[in-house]
Amino acid sequence: MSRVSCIADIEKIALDKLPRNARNYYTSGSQDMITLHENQDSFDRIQIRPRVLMDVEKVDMTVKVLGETAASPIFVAASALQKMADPIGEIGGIRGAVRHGVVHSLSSISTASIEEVGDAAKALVGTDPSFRDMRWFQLYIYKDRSKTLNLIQRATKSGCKAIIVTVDTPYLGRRLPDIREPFEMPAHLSLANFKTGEEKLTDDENTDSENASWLAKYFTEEIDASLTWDDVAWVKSQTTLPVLVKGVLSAEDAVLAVQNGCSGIIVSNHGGRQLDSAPSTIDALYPIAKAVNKRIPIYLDGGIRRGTDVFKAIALGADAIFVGRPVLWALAYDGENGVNVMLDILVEEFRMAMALAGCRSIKDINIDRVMKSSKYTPKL
Ligand SMILES: Cc1cc2nc3c(=O)[nH]c(=O)nc-3n(C[C@H](O)[C@H](O)[C@H](O)COP(=O)(O)O)c2cc1C
Ligand SMILES: CCCCC(=O)C(=O)O
Repeated sequence: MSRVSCIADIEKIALDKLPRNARNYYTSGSQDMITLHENQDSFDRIQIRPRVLMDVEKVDMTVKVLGETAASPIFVAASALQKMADPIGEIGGIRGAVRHGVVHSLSSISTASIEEVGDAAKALVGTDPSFRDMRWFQLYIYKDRSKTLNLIQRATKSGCKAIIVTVDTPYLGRRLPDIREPFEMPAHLSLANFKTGEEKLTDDENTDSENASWLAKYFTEEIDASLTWDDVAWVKSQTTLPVLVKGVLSAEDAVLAVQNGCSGIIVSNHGGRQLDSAPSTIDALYPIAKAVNKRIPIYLDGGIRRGTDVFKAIALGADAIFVGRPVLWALAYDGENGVNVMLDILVEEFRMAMALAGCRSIKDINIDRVMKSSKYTPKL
């Protein structure tokens, strides 16, 4: 095939290559996938208002993030079980992020361990002055707090710069492909952050009852559904690292995140995999940004597939964005090289969007640069 030109090209190749089991797990959203589709469709209903004659020969894409500088606002989201996409798994993602000087987040439920990902980053970071090791760790709070604490301590020890507490997953959303044909963890893979064997579940556990996917069962059995802001305070009390919450969709919760001392929020609906009919993240963003009023940084994920999407998110109040599935497609497309190609494309598209919209730096991208498309008809 000719060269890939956009994320959709990479996705198409990946979907053809991935085994059915992995494809179902990666692509699925919950229930009717209304939110999953809205995440992307909502971006199409926003237009960019360009300004001209702004001298855009040089465009500065750098952003400040928790006291450091990232080369662009295009970060790697935490997603589980990446070795199903390619044997390099999470190591491909961290190497791509280090090379691109951007934040990488690692899932609690990764197939390469915190330490392996840390070692990969440390081995690469000194080899070029533009490389950055900006690892954040995504924490699921387990019912067993000693297990949770172990993850926090290992992330801290290995040099992660922040802890992201995912707060939208008290239970795993109902993903219909996984109910119809329960997901099976390939036998050669394990949940690398846990060595007890208990997390290396086998196929037999898929078969015993309706809805018996091990993913959903794993969540119900292991992950604490009783969390409140007190548990976020507990995480904060156990680490000196900045703590962010991921999965905020309302201004009320965003203000609570500020009041509870969070160092940032990630506006996310978990890629449309949790509450179906939750708003798209780009629609949820602006009221949140107004309520937070720059007191803490706001990040966004969900449906970002093009540089213009990144631009729109920043215009509506995000400090930076994360991409989830594009990383998985990239790994399936061509492993570590795929991640580099994917990030190169997004960065170049974003640079082009900034230049053509007349923005020389990130601070030039503001609410005046976007408008609702005339095709937009609110559904309410
Ligand atoms: C296959 C898959 C696995 C995921 N695993 C996790 C996870 O372990 N922890 C988490 O906080 N979010 C997880 N997410 C959600 C992502 O962090 C992110 O919110 C979402 O993928 C962003 O949407 P996008 O895929 O449209 O970019 C996962 C998403 C996918 C698609
Ligand atoms: C048991 C793994 C769940 C990871 C997750 O967050 C997701 O699939 O969305």
